[in-house]
Amino acid sequence: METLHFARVIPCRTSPARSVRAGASVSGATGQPRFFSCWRKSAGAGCVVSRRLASGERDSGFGGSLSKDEFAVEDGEQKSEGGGGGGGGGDGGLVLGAERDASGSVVGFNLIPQTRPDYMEVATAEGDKSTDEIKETGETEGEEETQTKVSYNIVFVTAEAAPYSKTGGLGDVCGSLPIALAARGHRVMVVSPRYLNGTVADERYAGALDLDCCIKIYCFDGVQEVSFFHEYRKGVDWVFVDHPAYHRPGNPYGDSYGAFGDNQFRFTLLCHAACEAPIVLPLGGLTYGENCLFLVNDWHASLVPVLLAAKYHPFGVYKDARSVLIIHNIAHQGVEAAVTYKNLGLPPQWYKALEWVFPTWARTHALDTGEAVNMLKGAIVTADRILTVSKGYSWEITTFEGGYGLNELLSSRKFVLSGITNGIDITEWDPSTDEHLASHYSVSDLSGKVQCKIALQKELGLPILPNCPMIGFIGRLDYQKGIDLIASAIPELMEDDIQFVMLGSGEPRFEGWMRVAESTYKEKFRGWVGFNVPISHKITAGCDILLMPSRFEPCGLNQLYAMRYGTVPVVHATGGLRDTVENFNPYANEGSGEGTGWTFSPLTKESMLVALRFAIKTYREHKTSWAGLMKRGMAKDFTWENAAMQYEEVFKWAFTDPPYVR
Ligand SMILES: Nc1ncnc2c1ncn2[C@@H]1O[C@H](COP(=O)(O)OP(=O)(O)O[C@H]2O[C@H](CO)[C@@H](O)[C@H](O)[C@H]2O)[C@@H](O)[C@H]1O
Repeated sequence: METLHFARVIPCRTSPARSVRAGASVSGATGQPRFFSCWRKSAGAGCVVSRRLASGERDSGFGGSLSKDEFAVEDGEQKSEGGGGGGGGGDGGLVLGAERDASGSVVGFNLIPQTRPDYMEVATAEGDKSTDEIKETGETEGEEETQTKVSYNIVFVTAEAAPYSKTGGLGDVCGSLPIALAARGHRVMVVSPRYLNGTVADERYAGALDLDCCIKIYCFDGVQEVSFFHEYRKGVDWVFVDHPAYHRPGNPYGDSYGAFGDNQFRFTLLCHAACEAPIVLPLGGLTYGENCLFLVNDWHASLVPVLLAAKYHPFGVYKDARSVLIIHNIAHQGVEAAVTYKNLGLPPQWYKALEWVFPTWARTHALDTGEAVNMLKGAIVTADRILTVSKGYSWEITTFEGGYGLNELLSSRKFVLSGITNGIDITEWDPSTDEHLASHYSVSDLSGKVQCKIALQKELGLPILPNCPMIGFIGRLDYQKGIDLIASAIPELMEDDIQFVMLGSGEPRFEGWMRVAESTYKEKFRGWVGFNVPISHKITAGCDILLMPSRFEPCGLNQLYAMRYGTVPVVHATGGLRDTVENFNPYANEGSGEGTGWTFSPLTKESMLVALRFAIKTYREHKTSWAGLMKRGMAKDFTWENAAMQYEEVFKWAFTDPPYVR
């Protein structure tokens, strides 16, 4: 039978009542089914593609290719059925699709010939299935061989995605991994908030156009309207959820007064909107459909798998979707008072999924019952698979010390728990082309590195000493990063002829300490308080040693950047740091040495100082060994492509198993 690929729903009405989405949702307060809708903010020019459902049949959505006479196209008052001009069908037919501008962003919807933009050919070849099987032919010694590559419709949900928003490593990962997956033939959408803080940073969203599609979200005892902006860049659909709660001074999570008090509200909105996006947004003329794969990052996105199970599955929607929780940092779990559960837009009977009771010792007063809701826990008990950003960390979070209270729950799901080490963006972080550097260098010609050091010393007002060992630190000033350990070691370190440079922002007590240390050790110490990407590149290139005494580190990116820049890492042997930094052994390989840095343990000032002194001594006295350390680090393959291939394995497992929550 002739089949037709079509956008699942393209609602373009001013009135939500005219929208025809087949999926139903549930009002948080009442538990009553409610049909969600997406409507254009401006009236007119509306057209709706709807599929006629046989009674009792559920809409299979974009995930399947449907017979042409299973749906109708409405255009204004006119309605034409089947394969004619409206429905398209067969080669050269018409489908309802998006009109795009030069950047690939959607600017309107039109009936278009049944051909698609180039960028969609791979992802939707061989049928509009979320898990498309693309037949690739190749020849091996004269024989034709057919390989099958599976591609997925992937929806990242994240609080940060660089370059649009970034406060740390989460932004880096969600800015790069989607591009790597898209390059491997998957259709990839990233859903994150459209943060506007009234500064020049707002320009980062300049390329994202309003999709003119609003949805209503029922939560927090009211109805919230959110809309979507979209930019198609580097093969990825970047979708930004817009709501006044994302428009305020500060960073994505807080301002100088601390974390925003309504973060639970802000990220609840994100999760609801992200669940709607694959079925209401006709990106490139085609929705992602129901059979997609949600990659939910950290607690901010953790409501997504719970919503799929509690709000959508009961109405037959997203039955064949899968979700993978990616834990970048288990210390942040999105815990709020139990009474806030009713605000989340979930049916009351799902409370247990998020229920969290603090142990007696962690309660604040005698009447505190310790009852709370925990967003991350919700995802751990509902996601199909769980990933962390290194293998070491995936084990650590199942231990009492590393699990932050979730270790037993995670252990109970250890068969679906795995770790994949993050990659890095090797185009942004490349010492041979980096636009922020005074001089360029590479593994075959290291001479430019010392020029970067001199330039950094000049910029920071330090004495120009090309041979002086220079140690750097970059990162959030947080308990996790072991800043207190650095602070306790600085007086002893400053007795040596070294220079120490720190860049970071975060806890005011550490920011204050950095300022004091700078005025105490004027000739040797610089502490740059703030978030500054160009300076982070200059420190990574200009320093000889990068120090990372993290208490725990799920993966860590700075040690990867450092190795690529020939800067030798000295790290606490934990999580991803232990997985990625190989301890230096000068005697291995018949004296030519092995290893890319130093890993120390236990996490004490003494063992950190021992490792640092070894590094400083090697830098000063064993130039050949030092060059070997630099070159081995620079030669490491930390590309995202490598990581993306491992992610594909996990996707395959997720779809091989039945859905965890049916
Ligand atoms: N003041 C500043 N100015 C400029 N740039 C700054 C900066 N402070 C930090 N950065 C940048 O932010 C990123 C930090 O990444 P990390 O992976 O080291 O830490 P983070 O703890 O945020 O991420 C969490 O998620 C990531 C991603 O999975 C894990 O690698 C990590 O272990 C986990 O804690 C780096 O790109 C770094 O250069």
